[in-house]
Amino acid sequence: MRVALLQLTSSDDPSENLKTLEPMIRDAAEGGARCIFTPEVTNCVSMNRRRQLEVLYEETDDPMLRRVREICAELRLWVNLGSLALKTRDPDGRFANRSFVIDDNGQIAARYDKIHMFDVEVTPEETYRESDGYRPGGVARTVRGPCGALGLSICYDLRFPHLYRSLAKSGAQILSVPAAFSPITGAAHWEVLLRARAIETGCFVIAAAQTGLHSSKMGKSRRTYGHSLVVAPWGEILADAGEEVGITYVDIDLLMVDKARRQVPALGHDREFDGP
Ligand SMILES: O=C(O)CNC(=O)[C@H](CS)NC(=O)CCC(=O)C(=O)O
Repeated sequence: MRVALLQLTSSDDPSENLKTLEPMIRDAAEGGARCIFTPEVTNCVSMNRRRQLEVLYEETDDPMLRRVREICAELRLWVNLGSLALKTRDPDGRFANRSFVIDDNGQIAARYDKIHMFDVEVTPEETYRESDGYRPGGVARTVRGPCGALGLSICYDLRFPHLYRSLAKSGAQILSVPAAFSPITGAAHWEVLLRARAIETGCFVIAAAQTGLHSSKMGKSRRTYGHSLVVAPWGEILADAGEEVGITYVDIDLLMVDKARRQVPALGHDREFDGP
């Protein structure tokens, strides 16, 4: 089963981002991908709430979601939109950071709202308060797709291993980790955390990432780490997209999941314990 990861440099202009996305999805389908993965906030990279209020939509009206659903039905393929930033009816006006799995009929097979919020001071100059702008979710989600059972997560979730263990125990064979990682934490932690999640769970890890310098019409521009990665269940890196925008193809063989789990069946060896 061939999958494709799209590595993007989304701006804070959703209509421009859709213009970039559509031909890339068509190219990836042309290249044989049956399932396509896009990064976190594919529709809009912005840390400016005023800008987001201007350009974002609720789920029911979002043009990127609507268009990608049409393309999925037309080309008979699945897309995991890593996430969309969306308006919600939340009383405090916060957005949702929501991942979608769209099936080959254009139907929404699953949605997942990012659970863990990136409220982190990476350096004094680079601080994030994601929970100011986004309402965290509280429900984990695994969904059956064409390339096996897919466990959903987003970016900073990567640092909470119990989420992935629970996805794997609920049947996930592939873990999706769409991201917009910061360059500093990315260089230090991205690869080792993704490989650890794969090894611990015996799952493939598919991590489509934002990359480079994101231009913005309002507010300050932002840099992300790139290096979209696919990791096999035994821990080998099958693909690394580097820092360029583009499409990365990987052929997934689910027998590798069974093989890794037979060799080291740790996923079935959890024990209850007291303390500490
Ligand atoms: O705000 C948006 O537009 C979309 N959300 C993000 O980009 C989020 C919150 S700022 N980024 C991360 O979670 C990076 C995590 C990270 O870099 C780490 O865990 O080290």
